[in-house]
Amino acid sequence: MNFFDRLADRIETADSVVSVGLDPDMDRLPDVFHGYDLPRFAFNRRIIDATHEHAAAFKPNAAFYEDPDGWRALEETIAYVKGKGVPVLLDAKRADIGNTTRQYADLLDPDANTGADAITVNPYMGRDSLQPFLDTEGAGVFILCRTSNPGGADLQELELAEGDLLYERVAALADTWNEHGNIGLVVGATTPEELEEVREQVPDLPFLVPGVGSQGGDAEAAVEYGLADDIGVVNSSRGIIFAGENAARDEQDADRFASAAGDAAKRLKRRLNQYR
Ligand SMILES: O=C(O)c1cc(=O)[nH]c(=O)n1[C@@H]1O[C@H](COP(=O)(O)O)[C@@H](O)[C@H]1O
Repeated sequence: MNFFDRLADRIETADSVVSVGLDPDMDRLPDVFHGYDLPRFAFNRRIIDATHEHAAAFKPNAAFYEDPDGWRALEETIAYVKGKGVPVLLDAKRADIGNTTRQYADLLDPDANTGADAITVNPYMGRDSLQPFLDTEGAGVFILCRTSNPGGADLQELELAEGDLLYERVAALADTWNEHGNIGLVVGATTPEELEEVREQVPDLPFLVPGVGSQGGDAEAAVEYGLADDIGVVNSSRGIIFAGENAARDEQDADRFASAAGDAAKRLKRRLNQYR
């Protein structure tokens, strides 16, 4: 089954377009988790248990796992999320020459431990650098288009000789590359005007919209423009998983931390659903 059909099913079942970002910064994990063999997995497991009923997807960002223990934690996390029947979107922002990307595409191999349902990729090296991902027909491929960070404009808003902006060209190309119907775009909620514009340009592509919560992005615009036929996800990472940090650090315990994350995911779900 196509990734976006699976995502649509999950959105309907959970009545949610929330993507819960699993970015388990070791410096911010409550002390109790540091006693485990795999602290990041122990933490994620509690967060997943507390939030999955409100999640359309989980999005682990590979940057938080790129060491030997981290990679094991990522594998365990992906397997655990899959066990809950929720799609996993691996935020890896990969792409390279074809021969190398073929290795990266193993991240989407359903038989591998890291077999994610979808991945984020960087279009900068062009179509062939993405082809192995795109050829994994059952997997979703979210192409960075207009990112949420302050420097997103440095390159993405450069005007091309033909008059369009670089991120607009990325959106147009992505639309033409979408032979298997498995492409989505990453467009941040921090630039709602660009979000609206990309939506007008490519009405049928689902978006992954990061930047609500900690980055202060526009939740209403994220839903209004991020979804194509009610398919797409709006991600919050720190705003959900570290919601329990408001308690004094020595008062933190795993239960309270997890339940604060569950409440934050539920609140975001309700808020986003107001605009669907
Ligand atoms: O590809 C992404 O998910 C992404 C793209 C983008 O433009 N901005 C962005 O914040 N992200 C990721 O989305 C997550 C946002 O985290 P929070 O700011 O904590 O909600 C991080 O994992 C970022 O790496």
